Amino acid sequence: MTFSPSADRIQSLFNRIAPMYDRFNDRLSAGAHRVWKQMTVKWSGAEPGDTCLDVCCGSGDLALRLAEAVTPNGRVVGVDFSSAQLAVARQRSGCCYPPRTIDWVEGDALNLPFDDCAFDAVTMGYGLRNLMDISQGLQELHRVLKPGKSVAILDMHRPPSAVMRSFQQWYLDTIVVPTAEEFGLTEEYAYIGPSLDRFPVSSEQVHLARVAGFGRATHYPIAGGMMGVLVATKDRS
Ligand SMILES: C/C(=C\Cc1cc(O)c2ccccc2c1O)CCC[C@H](C)CCC[C@H](C)CCCC(C)C
Ligand SMILES: C[S@@+](CC[C@H](N)C(=O)[O-])C[C@H]1O[C@@H](n2cnc3c(N)ncnc32)[C@H](O)[C@@H]1O
Repeated sequence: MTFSPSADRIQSLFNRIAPMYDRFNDRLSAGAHRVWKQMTVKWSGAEPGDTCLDVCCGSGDLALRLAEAVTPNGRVVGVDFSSAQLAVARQRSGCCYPPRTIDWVEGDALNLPFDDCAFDAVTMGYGLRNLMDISQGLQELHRVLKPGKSVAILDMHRPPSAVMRSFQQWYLDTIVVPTAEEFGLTEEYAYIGPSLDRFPVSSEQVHLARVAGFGRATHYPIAGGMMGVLVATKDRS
């Protein structure tokens, strides 16, 4: 059965997979997602003492890394519309030592509950592809950033190389979906392939970021182009 996305269906998909989400990411990426998230934090330009935002924070993996980068005296807010993912995030940050200052907020990436120019750096991990309106999402990221500051957006990407594209599709069909099937999550993980087909490629992402108002935007391919980080900077004036 084909999964036709709507905001409600995406929200319930991420609620359903919340208990397995972190274990699956570790297993299906052989731990590599941790390195990709660390690169995203670095490229966001977050520094000690900064006030930062992680949009579509899910179970909090990227927000926890961001919190490490702003220590000491920094502050991180994680926002997501899945209450089940946020419950995992709250539990994880409660167990952290030393403790991390993170506020977990239930909210919509397309209508962020924050003032204009509120954050020194913003990150997003595997969120943009799931938004119903990517341009609106980018405009919201631009709005909440302080002038001169950057957002770093990590997501999967269809590689330009035919060989890498075939490998990526083979991996999704042969490893990812059958693994999810064992846990009754076939439909949820089968959604990744079609969502990637619809997702703008690197040059289109850069164009959308410029149209959303960012003065500079670069897309950095990682994992042979199967992943990428879009780094976009808001002009100073
Ligand atoms: C952390 C990762 C993905 C998060 C993620 C994003 C989504 O949009 C989903 C949608 C629906 C269900 C789940 C997710 C979801 O977990 C990235 C790693 C996990 C991927 C499932 C694995 C993808 C692997 C690459 C195609 C190939 C990587 C090869 C590897 C280096 C061995
Ligand atoms: C693939 S998960 C990524 C979670 C986390 N950033 C990570 O890297 O592990 C995507 C997250 O985006 C959230 N999401 C999707 N659309 C959203 C929206 N419009 N507003 C807020 N959160 C959204 C989902 O609830 C989900 O937790």
